[in-house]
Amino acid sequence: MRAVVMGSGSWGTAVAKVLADAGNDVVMWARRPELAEQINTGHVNGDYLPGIELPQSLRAVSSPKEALAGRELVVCAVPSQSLRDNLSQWLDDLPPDAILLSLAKGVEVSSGKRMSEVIAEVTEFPAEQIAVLSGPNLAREVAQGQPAATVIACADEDQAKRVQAAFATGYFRPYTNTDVVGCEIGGAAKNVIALACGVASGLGYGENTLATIITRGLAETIRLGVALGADITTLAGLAGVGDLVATCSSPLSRNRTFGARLGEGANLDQAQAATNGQVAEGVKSCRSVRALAQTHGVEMPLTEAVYLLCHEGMTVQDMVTNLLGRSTKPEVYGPV
Ligand SMILES: NC(=O)C1=CN([C@@H]2O[C@H](COP(=O)(O)OP(=O)(O)OC[C@H]3O[C@@H](n4cnc5c(N)ncnc54)[C@H](O)[C@@H]3O)[C@@H](O)[C@H]2O)C=CC1
Ligand SMILES: O=C(CO)COP(=O)(O)O
Repeated sequence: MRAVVMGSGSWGTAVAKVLADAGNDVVMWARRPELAEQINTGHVNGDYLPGIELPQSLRAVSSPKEALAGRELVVCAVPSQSLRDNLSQWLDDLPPDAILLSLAKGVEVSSGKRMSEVIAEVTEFPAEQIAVLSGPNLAREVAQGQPAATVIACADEDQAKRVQAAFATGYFRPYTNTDVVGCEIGGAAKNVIALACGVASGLGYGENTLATIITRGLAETIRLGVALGADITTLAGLAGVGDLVATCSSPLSRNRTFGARLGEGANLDQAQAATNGQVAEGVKSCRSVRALAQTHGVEMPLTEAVYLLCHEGMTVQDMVTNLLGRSTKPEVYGPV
């Protein structure tokens, strides 16, 4: 396919490499001309993926109009809170028949909308032209060519298969799914849970604590997903359990790293600095995921705790005490 990756951060760059390795004609859009120049001449993105050699065929431009011209697949690789603004700026230049593929894992704070909903609202593209990619995909590992799998979700299965074919390489294995809601909720919620795992790790807690947070994090993610119409099997898959385990376990995760710094005693600004200017989506999405849960009457205690920690000044010690002090209950309750 003729593809463009709109955004040259760590995941956008890794995805552009996968698409180029898979034999597609790929161009990247970088906000800063000097980064586009570095990618074109040095075949490296030193700011986000230092030490990774990019394919010679991969070229970057800093004009959105030039980037989008004639592209069949438009990959949106910007943070979830800026996607609406970015899309508005690209709107006049989006090829009308293109598939728009979202990489962002978050829920918009201002509207409570998932990324596919934001794309539909801004572009007025039909559901069969809107897809999402989500799975256990730490950018650096994928860029190194380590084996990994992902999910391409689109309401139209044939369109999902087109995107799947474009992404399939010897090291990156895409699966299709028509459950867009499940994939998006899995991706957004796991960033919040990974932040909580980071806090536990920063406090010096071991594997029992982490396994408990991951498992109870999955339980609350399933409750929210099902309330929003997701298929529970999606959340048992790569975009649910898979991504949750990878992000909660890896020191490469920006969300986990952010939480770990808080657990070690850093304040919010110091924790932000530890992510090297890259986005830790859970910090903002804990607010919108919590709001979605409240709207749908879903209990999400870990998400609530992360929200209180990041936005209401709760201490990590009080966070732990409050979570463990909740009333006891059966393991399985609610709608599932
Ligand atoms: N890095 C990873 O391992 C993975 C990230 N993701 C998701 O992909 C999305 C993008 O993540 P990354 O590429 O890792 O982020 P990043 O922070 O590394 O890069 C973000 C990119 O968006 C660009 N951008 C354009 N407009 C922007 C604006 N108004 N504000 C901020 N940045 C703007 C930045 O210049 C930068 O190139 C996020 O939603 C993230 O959760 C998903 C899977 C893996
Ligand atoms: O989404 C990711 C892995 O699948 C990346 O997680 P972080 O944004 O926490 O680095």
